Amino acid sequence: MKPLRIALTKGRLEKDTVNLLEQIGLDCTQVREKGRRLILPVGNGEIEVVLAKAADVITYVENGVCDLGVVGKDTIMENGSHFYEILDLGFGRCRFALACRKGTDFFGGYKAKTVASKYPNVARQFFESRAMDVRIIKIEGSVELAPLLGLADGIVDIVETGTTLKENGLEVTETIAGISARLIANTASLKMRKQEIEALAARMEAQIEKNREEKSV
Ligand SMILES: Nc1ncnc2c1ncn2[C@@H]1O[C@H](COP(=O)(O)OP(=O)(O)OP(=O)(O)O)[C@@H](O)[C@H]1O
Ligand SMILES: O=P(O)(O)OC[C@H]1O[C@H](OP(=O)(O)OP(=O)(O)O)[C@H](O)[C@@H]1O
Repeated sequence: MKPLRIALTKGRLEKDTVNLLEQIGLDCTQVREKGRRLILPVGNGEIEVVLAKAADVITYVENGVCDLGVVGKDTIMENGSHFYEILDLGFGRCRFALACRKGTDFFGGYKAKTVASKYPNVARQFFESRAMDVRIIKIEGSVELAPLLGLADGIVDIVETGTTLKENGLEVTETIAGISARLIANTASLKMRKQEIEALAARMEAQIEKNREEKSV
């Protein structure tokens, strides 16, 4: 039987994902000692981990070269979803927010507004839901710069602790949506390998619940 292939988002979500896999009893030694390798066996070789950039996790799962993926809800909201979202993993918690320079009134006045974001689709949908005609400019990172440099009236970005906003004289105007890491599945894999996938997801879900209970004690 081919191993079940899971694409993991490299970077911020990586550590919590590997911890969860280990907690459910899968040996992740090779992932921990990966060096520059990108495809690694976990457990007894029944699962294969693929390390990828967030948006690419979705591409690999949608195209069926990976059966499962671990990716932030932010990436799902920005890139659409031709796959099943099967579990909220509970880590990687942050939120999408509209933020502006401290003391400014984004919704006031009649002048058309400009917003910068690394997530233009999320930003567009937010303003469409408000029936507001807002110009969106795509920025690749450190989006907080855009209002400081006078390029935009506000930003739509991820806020976790709020430190980046605070240290740059910005503040949250409105929270748009909560974000956490999700387990996603390719639609065909979920039919063909239903038992394996559901068994793995159930083990993860039980562990997440256990972790939550231990945290609240
Ligand atoms: N403070 C945060 N900033 C950004 N993402 C966060 C934060 N906290 C949790 N996350 C989650 O972690 C995921 C991965 O973020 P990470 O910064 O590692 O990759 P990225 O957004 O692709 O950035 P880069 O292009 O710098 O690699 C995000 O998609 C999001 O779901
Ligand atoms: O609320 P905080 O805890 O300060 O975290 C939020 C910051 O972290 C992310 O940036 P990241 O470090 O991923 O860099 P980037 O801006 O280049 O994407 C995000 O885009 C914010 O800038």
